[in-house]
This record gives sequence, C-alpha cells and structure tokens, in this order.
Amino acid sequence: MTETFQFKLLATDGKARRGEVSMPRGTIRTPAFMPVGTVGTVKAMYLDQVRELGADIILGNTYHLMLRPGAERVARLGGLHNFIRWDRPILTDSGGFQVMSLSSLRKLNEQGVTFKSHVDGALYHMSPERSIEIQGLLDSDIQMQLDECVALPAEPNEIERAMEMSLRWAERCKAAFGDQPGKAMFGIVQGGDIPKLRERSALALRDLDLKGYAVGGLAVGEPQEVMLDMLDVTCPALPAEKPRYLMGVGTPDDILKSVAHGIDMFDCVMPTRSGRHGLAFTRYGRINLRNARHAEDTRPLDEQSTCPATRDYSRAYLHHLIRSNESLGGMLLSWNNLAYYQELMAGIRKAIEEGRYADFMAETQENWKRGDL
Ligand SMILES: C=CCOC(=O)Nc1nc2cc3[nH]c(NC)nc3cc2c(=O)[nH]1
Repeated sequence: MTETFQFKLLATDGKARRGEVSMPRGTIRTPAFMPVGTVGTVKAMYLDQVRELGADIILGNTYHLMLRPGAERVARLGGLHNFIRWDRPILTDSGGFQVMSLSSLRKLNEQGVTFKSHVDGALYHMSPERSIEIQGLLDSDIQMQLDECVALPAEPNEIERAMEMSLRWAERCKAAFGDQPGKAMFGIVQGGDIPKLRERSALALRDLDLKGYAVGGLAVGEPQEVMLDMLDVTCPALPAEKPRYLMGVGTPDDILKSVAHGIDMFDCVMPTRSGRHGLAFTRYGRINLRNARHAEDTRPLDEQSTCPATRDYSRAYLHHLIRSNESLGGMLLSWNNLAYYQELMAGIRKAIEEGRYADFMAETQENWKRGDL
C-alpha cells in the first residue's frame, strides 16, 4: 500500500507484463481480473469469498448506483466501501457505456448524455463533470472518464466523431478530477476498428499524462482478431509505465491472448452472469450444466480444485439446481467460475515471472480442448 497511486513493472515476457498497482486501499497484482459488482454486490457472492478467491479490486457501476440508491445517499452512508463492506480498491465506470446499452431514451451531445432511468423513467443529464462528481461521492479509487463507446460495425466518420468527443471529455474529466494523490482517473482509448483513429486517441490521451489508460470500444461485436489487432496498434502508443485496462473482456481465451498483447487489467460479467445461467468454466473447458447428460453424473466439476463449489458438488446436483432455478445453483457456479478466473490470472502472473508465458498459453488452450471428459 502507498499514499499515492503507483504502477510498478515487475517482469515482462514478450509483450506480456507482470506488474503491481499500489494504492492506499491495497495493492493490485497484474495481470488482474476485476469481478463486476454492478449495484454494489458481485451477484450471488459474499465479498469475503470474492477476496478469498484472489480478487484485489472489484468494479462498481456508476449508472446503476446513481439511479439506486443514489450517489448522494451512498456518500451520506459513508461511501461505497463502507456500504458494501469492501475495504480494498474499487474501480467505477463512468456510466456512459451502461447508459448507451441500458436506458431507453438517451440523447448525447457535447454537454454530455441525457437519459431516462430504466428504474423509474426519470430524466437524468450526465456531463463529464457530473460523472466524476458521482464517482467522487462513491469514494471510488479508480474513476473512469465519461466516453462514448460505438458498437461495431460502424461508419468511420461516426467512429471518428465519438473518438474526438471522448478526447474532449477526457480533458474535462481530468480538470474535474483535479489532484487526488491516492486515487486515479483513467482515460479511455476509443477509435473503433480503425488503426489511425486508435493511434490518434492513444497519443492524445498520453499527452494528458493520466495515471492509467483503458482501451474501450472493443468486445462490442467485433471478431477476436480485430480486437487483438486494435491492441497491437493501441498498446505501443500508450506509455509503458502506466497500467492498461481492456474494458469488458472477456472469455478465458480473450484474456490469455490480450495479456500476450500487453494488457494488465480486465473486467467481465462472463464468469458471474454465465454462472447464473448454468455455464461452468473449468481447466478442461466449459460445461453447460443445463444439459440433461449431467443428470446422473456423480463427478464434481474438478476434484483437484481447492474451491468447495468445484470439488464437493456433483454435476448431477448442479444440473438439478440450475434446472430448478434454485439460487444455490447460481451461487455455486458463480463461485466456481470466479475461482477459475482468478486461478487463471494467478497462473498467468506466475508464467510471466518465470518467462514461460508462451508455453503456459499453449498448455492452457490445449487443456481446454479436453472438454469435461
Ligand atoms: C468499467 C468500465 C468503464 O466504463 C466506461 O466508463 N466506459 C466504457 N465502458 C465499456 C464497457 C465495455 N464492455 C464491453 N464488452 C462487454 N466493451 C466495453 C467498452 C466500454 C467502453 O468503451 N467504455
């Protein structure tokens, strides 16, 4: 822990980086996976479990929390950490992406985004300054600039307009954030699937000398190789001594490959959301426990795991719980999936330290092909 926000590069293996982000509330071992705690909870999990699995930081969503319970209310209650009982770092998004994907009416212009709450239909206006103010009220440790993420495929001039506006919003967010040594405000690189726009966005954000950089506008419908190609353009244009966060990514395979392209931080609803729907991630690939073939399979997901959800429950029971839509089904599979994601991250960090990331990647992908036997 440190009084200020610091990123240290501990080892590299090709483009893969092993590092550490130190903040007053704790240290984040990178490459890191950040479980998503949308409305102040990592769904179906106790935060003690989330920590025990190895999470050093979790995400909170500004859009959801500002609508309910409200940013000023969370501040009156002592901030998000006290509210949810998590004393380590929290990264909050700016809400932009969620507005575009969740709220009905929404208008976006230079001032910001105006939208109708999906909770009660009330009208809200969120400017770059208000987004930073809300994240401050939540006492967020890593705050994100307000940006405009364009779904792909999209027209080049549309991608350029959104990227340029996001740059202007980055400057306004930096000004609104001011100087908070123990916290950080990350810029978000946009530019869609257009290399020269990606490079322009990254270089302009670099000039703002921010504490960290997110790569946005990806995992929004483009093929994996397009996403990786954009990383090849973006990462070299970002400062090597600052952390890089790829938003909304991804599957274990996405993460494995994006680390090899220079990414340090990840967040994704995949392990928790798909767990609630019956999908289990294991060392040997995915298992859809809704499938009837598991109905009498007495084996656990993986008897060698240290996670009780993975080691102690039969696939037959998990199948029964999911088919019966019982809460325990989603709880056990969320637990299993987050355990698997954190085990994958620990393996990634160790492999980079030992200079054998390429082998680790190949072995891991080979094991996934084995299926659930
Ligand atoms: C915590 C996130 C910080 O959110 C923001 O403040 N803005 C933002 N969020 C994104 C979220 C994404 N999820 C995916 N795929 C599942 N792609 C995404 C792209 C963006 C993006 O370009 N911007």
